[in-house]
Amino acid sequence: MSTEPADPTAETFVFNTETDLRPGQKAEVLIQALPWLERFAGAVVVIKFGGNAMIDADLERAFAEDIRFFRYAGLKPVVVHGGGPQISAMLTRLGIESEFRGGLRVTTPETMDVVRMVLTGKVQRDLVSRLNASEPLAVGISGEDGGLFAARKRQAVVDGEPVDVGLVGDVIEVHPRAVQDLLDAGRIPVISTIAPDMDNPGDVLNVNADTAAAALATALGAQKLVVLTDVEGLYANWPDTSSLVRQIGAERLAAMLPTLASGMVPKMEACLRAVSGGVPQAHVIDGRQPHSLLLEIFTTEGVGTMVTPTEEEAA
Ligand SMILES: Nc1ncnc2c1ncn2[C@@H]1O[C@H](COP(=O)(O)OP(=O)(O)O)[C@@H](O)[C@H]1O
Ligand SMILES: CC(=O)N[C@@H](CCC(=O)OP(=O)(O)O)C(=O)O
Repeated sequence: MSTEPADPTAETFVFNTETDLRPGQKAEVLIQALPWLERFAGAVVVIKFGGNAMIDADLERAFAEDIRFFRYAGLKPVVVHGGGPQISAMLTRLGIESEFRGGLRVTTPETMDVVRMVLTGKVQRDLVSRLNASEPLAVGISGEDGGLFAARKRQAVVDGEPVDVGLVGDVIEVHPRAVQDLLDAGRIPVISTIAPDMDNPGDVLNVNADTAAAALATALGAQKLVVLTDVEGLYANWPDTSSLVRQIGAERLAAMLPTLASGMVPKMEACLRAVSGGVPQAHVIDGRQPHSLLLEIFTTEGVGTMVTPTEEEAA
């Protein structure tokens, strides 16, 4: 069966009473979006794209549509992309072993070369080309371009013990001018998260994309940070999927952080960092659901987990 929307102007168009919305219902859906269109007109929204959604062509197409929708609805989307699965696949092809500690890839100089090639040379190129399929508004840059990020080696802590994760960086400074220039020109910035090492000029560090997205959202004064992943959101009792947390304030999240497992750690740390840095709302949503991004921004219910600075605001 075709997934193309029916063309009501086509001679063969037949109204399907079971699946098609009636005109009144269609109008209602559009009108429901009005308060959100008003609220977010001109707002910068930083979107972290990664996980499973990035390795499924249909989901990537739906993501590209949502980003274009935002752009034409008057928002200013900024895309920060991941690519962990693609990096791992390339390392395997090259016969290089890699492991994660506390949700971060242990990065040797050899691994760093592969991370840089895959993120900026492949994943970003593919995403920019997908976003530009209908109109060439997307421009890809890396954290190295225009001095966007300056990072410092990160000391990870796993089970209370310090762990050396190698060339992994934490963003210390953001100089968002390059991104701002693109936004001012009506473009859609697409950013890969390689950052210059501020202590060792000429070297670069591997920055987790969730962490980098949070730092950028804060520096840009974004209205929202939205992190797409491969689960519905944050579960209070992982892996019990009936324990989805719909809303949480920063204090409660900070208390929950030490109990979280691997991949969720950088994501929830990122949300915490964003709301602590002045971003009013940060969200973790299900990138496996087509158009979850659109539903998060333009519906009253939203989707996934919303993090706010205080519990009151989450009530
Ligand atoms: N409390 C939790 N709630 C939700 N997911 C969790 C939790 N703890 C660990 N996870 C794991 O975190 C994963 C998401 O992190 P990750 O695989 O790094 O995502 P991505 O590739 O989207 O960046 C989930 O698929 C799940 O396996
Ligand atoms: C330090 C660190 O772990 N860096 C990540 C960077 C890519 C990333 O964050 O990709 P996802 O968002 O798809 O996981 C890595 O090497 O996999």
